[in-house]
This record gives sequence, C-alpha cells and structure tokens, in this order.
Amino acid sequence: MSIIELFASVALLLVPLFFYLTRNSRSKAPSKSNPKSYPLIGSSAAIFANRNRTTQWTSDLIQSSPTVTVVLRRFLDDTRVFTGNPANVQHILKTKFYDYEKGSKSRQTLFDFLGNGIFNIDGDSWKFQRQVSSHEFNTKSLRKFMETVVDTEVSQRLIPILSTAAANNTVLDLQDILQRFAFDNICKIAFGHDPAYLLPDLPEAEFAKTFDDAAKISSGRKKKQELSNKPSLETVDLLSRFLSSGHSDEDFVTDIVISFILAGRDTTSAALTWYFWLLSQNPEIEKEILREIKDKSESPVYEEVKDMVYTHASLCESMRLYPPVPIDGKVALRDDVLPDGTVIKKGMRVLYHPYAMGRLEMLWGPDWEEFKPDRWLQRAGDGVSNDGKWSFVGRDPYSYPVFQAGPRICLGKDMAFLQMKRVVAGILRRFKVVPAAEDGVEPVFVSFATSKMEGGFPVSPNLTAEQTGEDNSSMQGDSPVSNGSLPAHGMSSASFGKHQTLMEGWEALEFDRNFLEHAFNSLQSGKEGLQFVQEITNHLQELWKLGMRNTSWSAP
Ligand code: HEM
Repeated sequence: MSIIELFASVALLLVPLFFYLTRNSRSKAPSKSNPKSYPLIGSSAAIFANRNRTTQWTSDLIQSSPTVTVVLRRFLDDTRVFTGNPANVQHILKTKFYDYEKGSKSRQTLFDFLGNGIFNIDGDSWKFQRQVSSHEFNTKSLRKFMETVVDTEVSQRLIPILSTAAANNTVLDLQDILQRFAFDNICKIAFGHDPAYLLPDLPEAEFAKTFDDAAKISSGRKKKQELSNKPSLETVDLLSRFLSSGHSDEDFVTDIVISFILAGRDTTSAALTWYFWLLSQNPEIEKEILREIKDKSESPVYEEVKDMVYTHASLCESMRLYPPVPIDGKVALRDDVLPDGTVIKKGMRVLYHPYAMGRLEMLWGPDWEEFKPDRWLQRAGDGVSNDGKWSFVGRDPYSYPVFQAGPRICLGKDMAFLQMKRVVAGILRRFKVVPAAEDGVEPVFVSFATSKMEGGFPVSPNLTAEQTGEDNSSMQGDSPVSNGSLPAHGMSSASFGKHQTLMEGWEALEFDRNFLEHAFNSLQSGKEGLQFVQEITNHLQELWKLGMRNTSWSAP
C-alpha cells in the first residue's frame, strides 16, 4: 500500500469518528448559559478556565439558562448535566429514584474507604442500612446523648477558647474552631470517645493522627465489664448501639460508622461558619435571634431548642445562600428524559445544584440576594389577633435540596439542626462575632466536597456583657485555657496548612464528583487516610473479638 493510499484509508476512518464526536458540539452556539464547545474536548477549556470557581461558574450558567439546566460536555463526549430545576430534582431524587444511583464508578472508587457504608451503596443493601440507621437515629436516648455531648463541648471547650481570645484581644479562625468542634462531636457520638481536637492550643496534629488517637482511645472501652457497668448516657454512642442491637456483622458496623463520621464532620461546621459571617453583616437579625435565645435556659432542653423558630429559619436562610454541599448528583442507569426535556443517556451524571437554586429569582423572588429569615416564617394566629409568635414555614425539599431530598434525604438533618442551634445559643449568649477583615471585604466561597471560606474566617470574639448580664471577668477566670490565637492578617489556607489534613487533601479534588468520592480520593492520596481506616478497622475487629456484641447492657 502506497503512502497516499494509507493516508486515504486513515482519513476515511477518521471522518466518521470526527462527525460522531463533534455531533453535539455543533448543535448549539455558545451563549451565556452555553459555553463554547469544541470537537473532541467539548467545553473542557471553559471548565479548566473556571476550575477555581466551578460552583459559582456553573451557578451563573444555570441562572442564565432559560431552563435552569445546563449540559456541559467534557473530553470525549463525557457529558454532565447541571440542573436547578425543582421538577428535575424531584425526578432524579424521588420519581425515578431507582433509575438514578450513586453509580458503580463512584462506588468502586470509594469502596476501599467506605466499603459498603450507607453513603456508598444502592439498592437493597442501602435500604437495609437506612432502616437500621433511621431506627437508631430516632431514639430519644441518642438525642439526649447528642445533647449532652454538644453541651459539654460547648461549655468546656468552645466557650473557654472564645473567652480567652476575647480577653486577650486575639483573633481566631472560627472556621477552624468549628471544624474541630464538629470533629470532636461526631467522634464522641459515633465512637463514644473524644479525639480532643478542639483544645486551647489548637493542636496542629495531623487530622489523620487525631483519628488514630480516637481509635486508640476508644480501645479503652473494649473492656467488657466497663460497658456492662456503665449503661449510662456515656456509652450510647452509635457504634455501641449497632453492636448491641443485634447487628453483629463486623464489616457492616465498621462501614456504617465511618460513613457517619464523614457525614457529620464538615457539614455543620461549614453551615455555621457562613452563618456567623452573615450575622455579622446583619445586626438586626442577630438581635432578633438573641431575643429568642435569651428566653431559653442556659442549656436549653429539647422543647426549648425546638421552639427556637427564628434561629431555625435563619439557619435555613443561611444555608440557602451557602449550602454545605453545594453540588451533588447521581448517575443515570438508563436513557431518560428529564421533565424539562433534557435528554439523558445511560451513564451520564446528573447534578443538582443547591447553591444555584438558592439564588434563583424564580424560586426566591427578586430579593433573593438578601439574607431574610422571614422568608421561612409567618406570625402565628389568624393574622388579625397576632400573638406575635413566629411559626416556621418549610419549603418544598426539591426547591431546597440542601439536605438532598426524597428517600435518601440526609439522615442527620434533625440532629444537625439541634446541634447547630445549641452552638448558636452558646456563642451568641456571650459573644459578638466580629470579622477581623476590614469592612466590605467579603469572604470567598470555595467548594470541593463541602463548602469552605477561603483562607478561614478570622474573627475577634467580643464578650458582650450587655447581652448576658454576666460578669465576664469571672467567666474568663474560670476558663482553664488558652493561647488559641491565630494571626489576624495575611491568613491563607496555607497558614493553616502545615498539616496535610484530610480536609486539605479533600480540597485538591475535582469539583463535580459527589462529595464522598472527593473524600475518598484525598484519603487515598495520603498514607494517613489509609492508616486511619486501618486503625478503625483494627479497633472494630478487636471489639468484635472481645465479644462486645454479647454484652447485656441496654440503652436507657
Ligand atoms: C448542615 C448539616 C448537614 C447537611 C447540609 C447535610 C447534607 C447531606 C446531603 C446533601 C446528603 C446526601 C449525600 C449524598 O448522598 O450524596 C446527606 C446524606 C447523609 N447525611 Fe447529612 N448533612 C448534614 C449533617 C449530617 C449529620 C450531622 C449527620 C450524622 C451525624 C448526617 C448524616 C447523613 C447520612 C447518614 C446520610 C446518608 C443518607 C443515605 O444515603 O440514605 N448528616 N447529608
């Protein structure tokens, strides 16, 4: 075959391939909601150019799309659909629940870390874990345990650290503090042991090391007698519950507990970080919250927390603008058409976008940019004889899928609100959170798995005697701590980043995978992550060998 004939044959083969690969890219002209698409590479150039602000970029595309859905083609026809349309969200999360799954690619990637934990499975296995976990989550005793854990962490760690910073006029990174707080909490609730990550000196320990410590400490509770002698609130963590309630499969318990730790770590802290920033910009709203909190006891009982409707509304409103999980999605198991007409091919990722949806005028009105807890409230009474009490008006979960929606809606939602309201009450009773940045400097929203404030959230916690009526000096005298301060200026992620934590590894990840996929990749990239998994697994194996499942104590 001559050279010319060879070229001709190759060209003949390539031409159909070229037309196949470019068929979509030629179908639409670029527009505000439709970035330029090229043969073979699709919109990869625009995706790359916006890689540091993908949440905002995809949100802008959705906002300017008439259908509030955007189709982005990546390399070699790898297509992703981003939608802000509540009907589409309902379709993938509920109506066609069994046609949209986490997907096998995501499952395989995450398997080594999450195994068959609730986050990583579909079908009957998921259904079973969901039932078991919902049962444990809805017990009054777990709620009480959680209240004790949160109140202890607030009074013995959080407040002393803030008090000392206020007394010494130092600046703290509130984002870091809240992450440490959430980590201590979730480990205590999941394992029953305290990793002590929120300490006055804000240890720079590697995140994974802290996990290791937690696992090591938790081996102390392996003593059978200790457990049977202590059927108290202190021992009703999730791990003990699963083991003692007949779920004796070692892998099952390991996987489920790891899923919970992951779920509870960065979500509530992300929500609260943005919440305190919004309050600092909206003093009138802060005052209203304070009015509500001051009515309640110092350690409010459950009914009092439930009654904090204005605070509840303000948290919902804050997560509307800054959702802790800004983008999440599923994979189509078969060809489909979304309610808005978008054609879905088997294997495509369909992502719903809570961040964009919280900014849609069609859902929230022309004042969507305003932080307005009133959107979630109405005055109780008949409208004429107004008794002045607020009542909460929830929104359709498909228009506000901040906790996902449908059968897989977040299991920890109620627990998260109870925790957050207790933290808000604990802090606002005593402190005014003042951002250290100059007025007018807005923090930057960054999102990888969960949302973060770029460079942290430097604040000066000011004690507010007029708010509490307390003698603050005595409070500071009581506090056992702290040098918990960080430099006020020039703070960047790097300044907190000496330790290669899970969080940081996490942050290096691609934007549009589901958030557990992110977590796994980062863990996989560091020895520490795998070591952590090993530790937990070892711990559970030992626990298993010691026959903890046979202990006879029961939860109160
Ligand atoms: C503000 C706080 C929180 C937010 C915004 C939030 C949000 C979410 C979202 C978006 C999902 C769906 C993830 C996916 O499947 O891709 C989810 C699932 C889940 N969340 Fe949360 N979460 C929060 C707090 C918590 C807490 C504190 C816990 C437990 C300690 C928790 C436990 C779970 C569990 C177990 C699932 C999996 C449910 C299932 O697949 O059936 N979450 N959450």
